Amino acid sequence: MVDVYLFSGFLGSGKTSLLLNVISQIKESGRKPAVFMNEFGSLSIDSDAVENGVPLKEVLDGCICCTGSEQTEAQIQSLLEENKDIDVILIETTGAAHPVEALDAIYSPIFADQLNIRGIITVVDSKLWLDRSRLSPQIRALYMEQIRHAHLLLANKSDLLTESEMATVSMELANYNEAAPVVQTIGAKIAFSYIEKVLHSTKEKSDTSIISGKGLPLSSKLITFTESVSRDDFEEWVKSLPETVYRMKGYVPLEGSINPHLFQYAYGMVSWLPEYVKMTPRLVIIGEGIDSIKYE
Ligand SMILES: Nc1nc2c(ncn2[C@@H]2O[C@H](COP(=O)(O)OP(=O)(O)OP(=O)(O)O)[C@@H](O)[C@H]2O)c(=O)[nH]1
Repeated sequence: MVDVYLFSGFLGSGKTSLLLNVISQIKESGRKPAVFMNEFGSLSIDSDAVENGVPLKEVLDGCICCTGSEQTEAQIQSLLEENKDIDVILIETTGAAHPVEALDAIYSPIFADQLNIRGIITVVDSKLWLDRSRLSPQIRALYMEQIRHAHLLLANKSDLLTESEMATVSMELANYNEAAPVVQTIGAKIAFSYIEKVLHSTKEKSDTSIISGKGLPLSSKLITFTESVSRDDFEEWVKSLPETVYRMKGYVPLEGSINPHLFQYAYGMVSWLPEYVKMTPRLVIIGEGIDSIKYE
């Protein structure tokens, strides 16, 4: 299994700095990192910053959350195929990505056996946190969502604030996202071994859950089907799920069909598509507090 870390955070918060620091630490430990990044616009600037020899895939013209998961799936698939020896994938999301949508793009049932998604590290511009009331409501909502869904928070740019301001930032962040440890950083410098240790608890505990949801803001759950299901029963079950289920996708074996259908669910909307290939019948669910969900 390849470990996957997602770097989230607002535009200019320090994600690229974190990426570069972490790449060199992973290499020093004798492992091979690969990078998956995206940018708004069709010119990639940050990718130039990644050293030669580190496999890199990019999604241009949009972000991994909105270019459609097919493109992302294809990119990750080729990254894995072309680089059989990679140990860790680091994903830098665009500063404008919502963390649920960014996670969604990599939680494909296709990779359920290959990728071990360790969690989201959000880099916070500490000065911007204090000034957040100046952001427009939509932008502020996104900034706050990136913080709320993190498994680890870096209170970055601590050099720009006084000690007492930093103490306020750390305390407020810890109150806002009680599950994530908060680390004050300059230049997003942090030991990768610490990240590994903190996100260790998000590692799968059983073969049915990719991230264990216990005490964590966002989690995922993998459901495997052993027999065909009736479409009506399945849709009834979908309706019965809690509101904290944000996203589902996978291949559902329907009674009377040869191949499992591609099933998608987002924000209350359901879609079905027939598949011409026999995909493994399983479903990925992303949400909060979803650990006990079963299909029955
Ligand atoms: N003063 C200060 N500047 C920082 C710190 N960390 C990063 N920066 C600067 O902030 C700017 C943005 O840093 P990046 O690492 O590129 O941030 P990013 O989140 O990748 O930015 P985007 O790709 O635009 O979303 C750069 O000019 C960095 O040098 C810090 O701790 N203190």
